[in-house]
Amino acid sequence: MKRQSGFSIMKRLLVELKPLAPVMMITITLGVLGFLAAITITSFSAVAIGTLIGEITFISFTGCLWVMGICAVIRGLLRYGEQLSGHYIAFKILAILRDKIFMCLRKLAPAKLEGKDKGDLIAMVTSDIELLEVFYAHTIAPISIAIITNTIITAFLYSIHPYFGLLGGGFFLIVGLAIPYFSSAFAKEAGVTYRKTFAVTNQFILDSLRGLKEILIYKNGSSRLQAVHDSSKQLNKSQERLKAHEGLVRALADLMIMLAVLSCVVMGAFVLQSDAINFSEYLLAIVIIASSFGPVVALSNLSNNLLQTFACAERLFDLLDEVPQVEEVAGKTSLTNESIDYKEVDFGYNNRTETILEEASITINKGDKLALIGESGIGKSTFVKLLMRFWDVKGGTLTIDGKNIKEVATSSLRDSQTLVSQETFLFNESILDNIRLGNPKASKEEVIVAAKKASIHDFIMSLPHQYESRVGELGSSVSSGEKQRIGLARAFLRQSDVLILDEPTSNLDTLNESEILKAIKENSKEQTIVLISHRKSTTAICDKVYKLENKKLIQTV
Ligand SMILES: Nc1ncnc2c1ncn2[C@@H]1O[C@H](COP(=O)(O)OP(=O)(O)OP(=O)(O)O)[C@@H](O)[C@H]1O
Repeated sequence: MKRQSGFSIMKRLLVELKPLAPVMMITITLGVLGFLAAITITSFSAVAIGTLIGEITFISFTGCLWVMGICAVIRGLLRYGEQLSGHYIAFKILAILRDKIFMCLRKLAPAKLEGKDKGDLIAMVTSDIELLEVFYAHTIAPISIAIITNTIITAFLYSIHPYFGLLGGGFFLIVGLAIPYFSSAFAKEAGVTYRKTFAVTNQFILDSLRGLKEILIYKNGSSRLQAVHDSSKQLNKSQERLKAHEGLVRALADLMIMLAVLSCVVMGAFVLQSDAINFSEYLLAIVIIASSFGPVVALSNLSNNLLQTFACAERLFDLLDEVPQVEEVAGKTSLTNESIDYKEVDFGYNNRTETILEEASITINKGDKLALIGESGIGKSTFVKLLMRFWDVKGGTLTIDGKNIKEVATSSLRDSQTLVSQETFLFNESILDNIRLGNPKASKEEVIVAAKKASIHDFIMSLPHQYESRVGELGSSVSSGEKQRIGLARAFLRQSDVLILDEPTSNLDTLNESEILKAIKENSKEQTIVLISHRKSTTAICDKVYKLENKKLIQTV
């Protein structure tokens, strides 16, 4: 994927900020006033000395103490207000972005998500988004605050003597602009590498946890552990580069501040000797220079975090820019599923040269019970993925009730189909909610009827909390057969026109299989069934059997 420039990433991040611009203005105003209050405190210590030596008369020594005290209280309040509004903006935007990412994942699913690392996606929706907080709470406001505050201070120094203004302005630019600019160009790659390594490590650990059983059985533990060590080492290495860079930036910024103060002392001494300023003004200029780097130091410190933030934002924007494999069709289409027609359909996956279907035709009428058999990997699941429009046909047409599937509203298509696959996924929620996934509006009574039809009611009643038992509490104690029956109860609850069964009993023994097939046969009399299976025993509930061979569908029964 084409790399986005730092500028275009920043521009897109700023666009997200638009709805919260007024709150941002408040944050910046509070920040500027807060820094000015802080600088006023130290400056008035110089003014106080000026009053003692008689050079300053517009205020008394006690007056100076009052000003300093009041500014100290105001500074605290302003800082609190700035942090509060800054973080309000940041977390509000993170919520908006999270929403966008989930919407995007929903659009990309399932075709575009098939090839993506799940660990990478988890890293994106959790830590990557979280890091954007750095940009919204600790970048935009500090940049604006530094520009405004340090311009005011430069102007004030200039009013004491132009040399102080030039000196202050020059060093502010070095610390706030030159150091972050050159250092970020230097370490940009390190930020991107760190985020990528972080995602890879995440994926690897997730994979290792998922495959724990296989690792143990095949005695793969020590080599896997070594691989985890290597992966963590890699991560540490890329973090070390970032930290080394951070240390260098801090050291450089500190060095520049010290040089600025030293230069002010030396240059000021010459100006003082020329009688262009008095001692109090000399002292005031030194105190102001020494105490006014706060806003610009914040800028040089953020360059490091910002690198990671931009790397995360780039990954997120890449995902948001991804075009779904199939465009969703909005609105509603009335479907009765009287007939489903594959007419000379061609299909192959984009990343494969081999095609799966070539001029394949078949008509499925309402109420048909159709079985699809064929060798493993021949394309049976692909055939039903086209019917569910996870992918679009490449040639020929696929129509439902005479309407091209590409023009059928996606939500109407989903409403009219139900899928029970090889392995039912159970969410870590109650059994009741897991079945209710088939029809979120169903009452508990309806769920129970569906569970009885799927012969899983008695099992559920034997659980400690019956329908309220959480899947997590049951651990791995739910067998494959029980899971499949819960999946079937979901499907019965849905009562859609078309029931797609992709090897629903392939993981089960013959007893479990016959029970499930019996339940399907008895409860799907009106429905169209498309059943994929390897086993002859499974296809027995169907009245038509098609074989997928040579990229075409051939009727065998
Ligand atoms: N998203 C994808 N991208 C690229 N190739 C894919 C994708 N999904 C499946 N394939 C490939 O397409 C071919 C057909 O796969 P499919 O799952 O449809 O076969 P199948 O007949 O259902 O297999 P099985 O009986 O083993 O489940 C296989 O070679 C598979 O590797």
